[in-house]
Amino acid sequence: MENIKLSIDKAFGFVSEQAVAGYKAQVDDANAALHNGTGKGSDFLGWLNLPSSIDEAHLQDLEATAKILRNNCEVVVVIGIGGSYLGAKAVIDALSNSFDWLLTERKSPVVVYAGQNIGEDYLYELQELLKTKKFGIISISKSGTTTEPALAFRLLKTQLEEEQGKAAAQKLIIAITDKSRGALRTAATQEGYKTFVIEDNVGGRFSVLTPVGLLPIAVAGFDIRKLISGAVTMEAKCGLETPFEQNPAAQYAAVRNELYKNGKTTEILVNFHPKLHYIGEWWKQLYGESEGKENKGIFPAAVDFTTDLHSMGQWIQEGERTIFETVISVKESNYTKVFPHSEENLDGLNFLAGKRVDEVNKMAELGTMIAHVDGGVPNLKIELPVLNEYYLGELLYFFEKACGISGYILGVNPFDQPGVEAYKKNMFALLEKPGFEAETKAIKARI
Ligand SMILES: O=P(O)(O)OC[C@H]1O[C@](O)(CO)[C@@H](O)[C@@H]1O
Repeated sequence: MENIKLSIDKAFGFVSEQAVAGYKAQVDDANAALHNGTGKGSDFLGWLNLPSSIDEAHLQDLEATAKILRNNCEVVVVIGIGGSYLGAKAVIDALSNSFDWLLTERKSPVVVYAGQNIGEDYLYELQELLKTKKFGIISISKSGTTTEPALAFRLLKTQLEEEQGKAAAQKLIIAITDKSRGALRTAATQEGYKTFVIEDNVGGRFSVLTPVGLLPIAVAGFDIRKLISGAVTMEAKCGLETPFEQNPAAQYAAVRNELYKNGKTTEILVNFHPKLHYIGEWWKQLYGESEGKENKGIFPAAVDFTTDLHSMGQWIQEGERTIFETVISVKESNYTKVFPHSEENLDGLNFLAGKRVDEVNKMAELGTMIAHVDGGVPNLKIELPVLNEYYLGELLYFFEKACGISGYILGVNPFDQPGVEAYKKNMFALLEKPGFEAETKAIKARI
């Protein structure tokens, strides 16, 4: 069976193969530190052997819970922010019909999201829409105290209870949170919601293969067993037993650190498949929160090609030469669409007649890679044989493992995110949250 494949040869005009190979000892140490729990943040390594440790009872519980929501809801609102929604959205978007919400003959509820912003219009419009739908809620927050999802949950819980009555609403709300701490846990215990636990040792951005990602993905009708099976394969392929040269996570971590050392301070994750947009968003959080600290770290950006070649393409081709690209390429489309011949040939496109649309896309991909490398942008490539649950599982785990190794090579703790607190403190001070009196006074004096 094929696996996802990493190619790094198009970086070698910019950094030497020898220099990348020179990371072997460092990478092996980093990988060993992860597996032995001897590195920074070692109390957050629950994701490391997670795929292979998921048991049948847990899967059945997830599937049975998903079935209840699938049978009773037209819409399921996933409430969460950052790692508490991005993984689910990334996988669901990657696997769904591009026009999912317009499909009339539905087998699965429409999954929508809330708590990932504080948009008043967004929440108003969502609640108006939900007045006409049978809906359920999956409320996800590891801390159980994050403002954005807590705010959305209060609004939607109230709406569901008012529309359905408290007893019916209780059966349509699932909480995924800490086993004992936080306001969401308190509410779940008090109201009697079905809950799933996010273990202490799994950080939000590494939680896609916990119920945080798995339950919404199962609700959307996708096969979480195949997703996990792909992740299990990658867990083995990126494990300690695989030598540096054959370990894709080790190779990716090494080459991106060497590029960074040589002034490539921004990595752009590129896709040529519109369904992968949110894989880019998930990846940005994974690498941004893990590596961006102590005044260092590659800045993670993402683009959708060919769309963004007509907006960001100019900058990438000729702007500051501090970037490199990592292209996610999908080898085989799931469907076939052949470009037709036209007698009039008014658009001059008969040279494409008989070709598949994907062939045009692949030539755009190849042409872009050559142009960008010529323009001074190193290119890495990750190829998925096809877009399905299994290869997405491989991809997610590959990125997680590489992130842990890469963060250790950089010398940071890849598993904390102290910098995220600064805005929260100011927001609470400005909103005059009880307990923030001194901060309120101080910040008000500055504005
Ligand atoms: O699941 P929680 O605790 O609501 O946190 C959501 C997100 O917020 C952060 O803690 C940052 O504020 C992320 O690390 C996390 O994914």
